[in-house]
Order: sequence, then structure tokens, then C-alpha cells
Amino acid sequence: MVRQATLVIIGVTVGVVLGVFIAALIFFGIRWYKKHARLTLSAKESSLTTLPIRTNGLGASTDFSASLTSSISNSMPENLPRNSNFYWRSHQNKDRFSPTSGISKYSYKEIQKATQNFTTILGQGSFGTVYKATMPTGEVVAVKVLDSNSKQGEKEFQTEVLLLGRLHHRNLVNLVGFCVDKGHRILVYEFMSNGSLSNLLYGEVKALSWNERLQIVIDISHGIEYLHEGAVPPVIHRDLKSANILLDYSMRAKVADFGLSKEEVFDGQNSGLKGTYGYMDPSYISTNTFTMKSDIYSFGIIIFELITAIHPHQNLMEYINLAAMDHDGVDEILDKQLVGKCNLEEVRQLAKIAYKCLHRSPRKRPSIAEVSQGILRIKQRRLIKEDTLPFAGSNLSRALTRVEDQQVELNKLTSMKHRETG
Ligand SMILES: Nc1ncnc2c1ncn2[C@@H]1O[C@H](COP(=O)(O)OP(=O)(O)OP(=O)(O)O)[C@@H](O)[C@H]1O
Repeated sequence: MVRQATLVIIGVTVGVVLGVFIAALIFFGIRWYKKHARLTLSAKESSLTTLPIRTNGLGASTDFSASLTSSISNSMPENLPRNSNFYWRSHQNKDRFSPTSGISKYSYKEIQKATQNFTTILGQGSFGTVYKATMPTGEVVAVKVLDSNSKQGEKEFQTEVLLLGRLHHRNLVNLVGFCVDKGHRILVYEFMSNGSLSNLLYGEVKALSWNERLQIVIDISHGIEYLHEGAVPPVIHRDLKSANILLDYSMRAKVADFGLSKEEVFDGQNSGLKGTYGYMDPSYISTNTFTMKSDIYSFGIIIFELITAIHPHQNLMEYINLAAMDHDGVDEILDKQLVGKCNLEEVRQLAKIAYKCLHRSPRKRPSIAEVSQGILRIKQRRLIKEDTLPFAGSNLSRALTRVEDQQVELNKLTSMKHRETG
């Protein structure tokens, strides 16, 4: 009897202990699950508020991205939402940018060595001097050393590194690294061995062929298309001009300087307008509102530069307006280097697109996707024509194209060599 009672007590005790144990397990299990669910949710939320600049994000124009686009224009990172990862990271340690997209951080010493103590000057811009540098890996790059007294440059430096280190496209001059070291601010870009489009058009280098110019226009349009319609949130360049179009060893064009649009003195006074005189959308000047269509306007000017080799500071707009009065008016302002060496019908078609880009009303200007399609159609029409030529004629035309292509390749090699030794 006593044994039975003891067994019952033991059984009840074990049952209670087991019950408590199971209840505790359930309790902690539920707590863990809730906590885990909360963490996953907050991770999802924070990834939404992190700048999601990436490729192929078409149509992602949310309120957030729109407000962020305006913060990009108004300089980063102060205008970022406080709960964004960027805000947190950049305020956690102001001197240590997080390499958010795998871009490298260099020390001043490394840059000093790579530029042979800053002796390899490539050019001078309004933000500082640009040097050619060879990194320890053998990679050749261009480094832009920001003037230390430039306050504007400091802000835009942050924009460039935090925001644009995440933009990668074959028609953008990619930022590959940066240096923040003892007050020095340096940006490291991929090296563009054929320099700027403005140097090629107005310098003493060889003339650009019509095919090269058409390809350059196509490349630029793809670069802008990525900024306007591929990047999330969209990016407005604000300073498109031939000096900001750089060419690589194979003469492929890339858009540069998308974080460094500068404040220009306009009408002799500092108006607060950003951009470069001659490329600036007139409606931006009158309304102070910059939109993607203002970039389209600047692109229209660049297209006319390619057709005419006339710089916007040399009354290009007057020539364009004169040419607009006649159907074939553009023939009269064609770069003399192209006379007799290009298909005039293609020139007129391209000019027609450029005129649309310069429409006085921004709303009536085409989107960059429409511009790209229009330009590609010019090339396609040519290919179709070549294919429908009589057999012999087609062969002849292909042979001529091949000779022309070989000539282009030879010129590229010569100019590469020239730049590399120079
Ligand atoms: N990635 C690069 N590769 C090769 N050369 C470059 C590169 N970036 C700039 N350069 C050279 O350095 C020069 C100065 O460039 P930078 O971008 O500083 O000024 P800019 O665009 O000419 O003028 P601004 O600063 O007034 O807009 C360019 O004209 C070009 O020749």
C-alpha cells in the first residue's frame, strides 16, 4: 500500500515536472518565434529603406525613391530618412564610409605611390586634379583628388561614394574606390584611355568618324537610360556635357561625374543653379525645377555637338535654330570633317531626335527610352538597307564597312599608344 502511494507520488511529481518542462519549452518556443519573426520583419523593412540602387529596377518610382531622388539633388546624407542604414552608418563613424558595393578603400600612401607622388596628371576639373594611377594589382585607374578647400566638393564627395558606388553599368564611368585619409578626399575611377568627348571633338586629336559618333550617341543614351529608368531610385545627372562623356580604349562612351554637378556662376551672379552654361535647360533656369527632361535637353545639345563639332559656348544654339528653318538645314552645319564621309539621311534623322530633346516644353521632350529607340532605329535601318542591296553591292558595302572598321581600330590603337606614352 505504502509502495503504491510512493509510486503514485513519484508518478505525479514526474508528470508535473514534465508538464512544467513542456510548458516552459512551449513558452520559450513561442517567445523565440515571435522575436525571430520581429527580426525578419525589421530586416525586411530596413532593406526597404536602404538605398536600393541596382540594375533592372524598372518602374520602381515609389514615394520613397522620389523623395530620395530629391535628397540626392539636395546633397547627401543629411536628408536621408533616419531609419535608413545609410543614415545610421554614416553617422556612426563619420570618417569611415562603409564600402557598400564592394568598392575599395585606399590609404593616402597607396594613392601617392600609385600616382608616382602625384606626377601623372591627366587633367584638371573644377573639383580638383585627375591623375593616372597604377594600383599594386596592376590595374590602371584615374584618381580625382578633391581640392581640400572645396566645401561643395566635400558634400558631393559623400554623394559620389555613398550613392554612386552602387551604380554599375557599362556606359557609366564606374567608381572603383575611394580614399578618406587625414583630410584627403580622393575618388578612384576606371581609366578611360581615350579621354573626354570634348577633347576628341575640339582638341587636336584625329577626327571622329560618323560611325563612331553614332555609336557614342547610342552609348550615352544607354548610360542615361540606366540612370533614369534602371537605377532605383532614379538618378538625374544634372551636368551632362561633352566634357563629362569619357571614352575607353575601344572608343566606347561612358557617362561620368554623376555626383559632382557643380554650382555655376550664371549671368555673372551665383544663382544657385547647378549645371553648365550652354547645356542648361532654359525651363530649369526660369522655374528652378530640374527634372529628367532637363537631362534630355543637355543630351540634345551633346548630339548637336557630335553632328556639328561646334561647342555650346560658340553659339551652337544659334546655328541649331537657323538649321531648323529648313528641312535639310542640318546639312549646312555639319562638321566639315564629316562632309562627304557620312550618310546625310542618318544625320538628318539623328538631328530630328535632337530637336525633340530641345523642345521648349519639357513635357514634350521624349523620354530617354524613346530617344534610345529612335537612335537604334537609325542603325537598324542601315543594316536592313545593307541586307536588301543587290548581292554584289551588299558585298561591296560590307567590304567598305570592314575597311572602315579596320581604320577605326588602327586609329584607336594609335591614340591609345599616344595617350599611354603621353
Ligand atoms: N576616368 C578617367 N579616365 C581618364 N581620364 C579622366 C578620367 N576622369 C577624368 N579624366 C580626365 O581629367 C579631366 C578632368 O576631369 P574632371 O571630371 O575633373 O573635370 P571636367 O569634367 O573636365 O570639368 P568639370 O569638373 O568642370 O565638370 C578630363 O577632361 C579628362 O581628360
